[in-house]
Amino acid sequence: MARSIDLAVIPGDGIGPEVVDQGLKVLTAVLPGDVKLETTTYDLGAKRWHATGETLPDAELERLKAHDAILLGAIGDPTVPSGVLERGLLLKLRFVFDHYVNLRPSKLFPNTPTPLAGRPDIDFVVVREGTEGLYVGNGGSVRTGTPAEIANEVSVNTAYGVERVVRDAFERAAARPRKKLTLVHKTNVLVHAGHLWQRTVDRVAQEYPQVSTDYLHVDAATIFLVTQPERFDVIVTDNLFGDILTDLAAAVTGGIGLAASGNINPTGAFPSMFEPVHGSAPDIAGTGKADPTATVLSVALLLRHLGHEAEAARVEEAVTADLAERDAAAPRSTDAIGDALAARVSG
Ligand SMILES: NC(=O)c1ccc[n+]([C@@H]2O[C@H](COP(=O)([O-])OP(=O)(O)OC[C@H]3O[C@@H](n4cnc5c(N)ncnc54)[C@H](O)[C@@H]3O)[C@@H](O)[C@H]2O)c1
Ligand SMILES: CC(C)[C@H](C(=O)O)[C@@H](O)C(=O)O
Ligand SMILES: [Mg+2]
Repeated sequence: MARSIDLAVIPGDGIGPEVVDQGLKVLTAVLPGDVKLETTTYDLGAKRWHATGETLPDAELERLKAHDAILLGAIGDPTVPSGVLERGLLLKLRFVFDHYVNLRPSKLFPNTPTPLAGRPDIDFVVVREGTEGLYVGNGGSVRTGTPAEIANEVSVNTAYGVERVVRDAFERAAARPRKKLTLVHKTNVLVHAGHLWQRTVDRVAQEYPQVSTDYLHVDAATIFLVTQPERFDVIVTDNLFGDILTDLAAAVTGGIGLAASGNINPTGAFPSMFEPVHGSAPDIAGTGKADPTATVLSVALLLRHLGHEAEAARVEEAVTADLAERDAAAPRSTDAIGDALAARVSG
């Protein structure tokens, strides 16, 4: 376990800086005195793009590489054309740092609101592939803007890329009490990519006899996430399906303000990056309404990734205790929630 943490911080846009402040507050409060935390803030996002036209210059990318980990708030702004920052900054980081495991846990904490009847026991993790699929930008448009336009967006699935994320998902399933892995895809239509995923799961499964496996088409998976979410333990899926499923998963487990994620490079070759699942929420930016809990739980994932298991658990316990006492009729500000969580982890 490292006695120092050299952390890059990208607050980003909208509510990003607001929630990152709270995440750092809790991180500072939970670390023992002999662990030195050093943070470097990177000014990247909409303001930077408006000022200089840059999204992620090479020099900054090089500097980012040297950190132990990255904490990111959110990227995206209505004044910037859609995709410029998402592709040029966020996805660039995930791709260049080879964050092939996009880890998104979903848990229904006690006392948190859910639209589901009967408060099912929800505790699963989505292992979303993070570097391939429809996200790679493999496409183009011809006759753009004319009635004859043809736009292609082609999904890339490599045997190498699918196998490494499937292996990671099996390892995670094997380490969990229920030891169950569900592949979610659309093999009945996407027969090329889907069959590669299914064959890979079937092959790797032979090395994990203790893990039970099943399969759901992504459309059916959305049904079961609402009607029977307790059936899930580890879900492994491609980049786009994982994006959509994890917003849905957040909605049934207390809302997007609670959903944490880690973009992991398991080899350690590049820094992993931790961020809430949500975006920059321009509709509530500056109002103090943003829930920083997703960022704080992402800090717990960061701590666990860096080997600070006891501190990660303390952060999660603080969140559990805080949620147990929340009163929907008396919402607190972003800052107040951050203060309360920081007080709990240091108390
Ligand atoms: N990782 C990221 O940086 C990331 C993730 C998703 C979306 N985005 C970007 O963010 C921008 C806005 O996207 P969007 O509106 O589709 O998604 P969003 O997640 O920003 O917002 C969706 C809804 O959830 C609410 N919400 C989000 N976070 C919340 C929080 N912490 N507490 C309370 N409510 C919260 C918002 O107010 C909004 O009503 C876009 O530019 C998008 O590309 C970035
Ligand atoms: C902003 C966007 C590129 C991103 C994604 O699609 O991965 C976001 O929705 C997320 O879930 O982190
Ligand atoms: Mg998303």
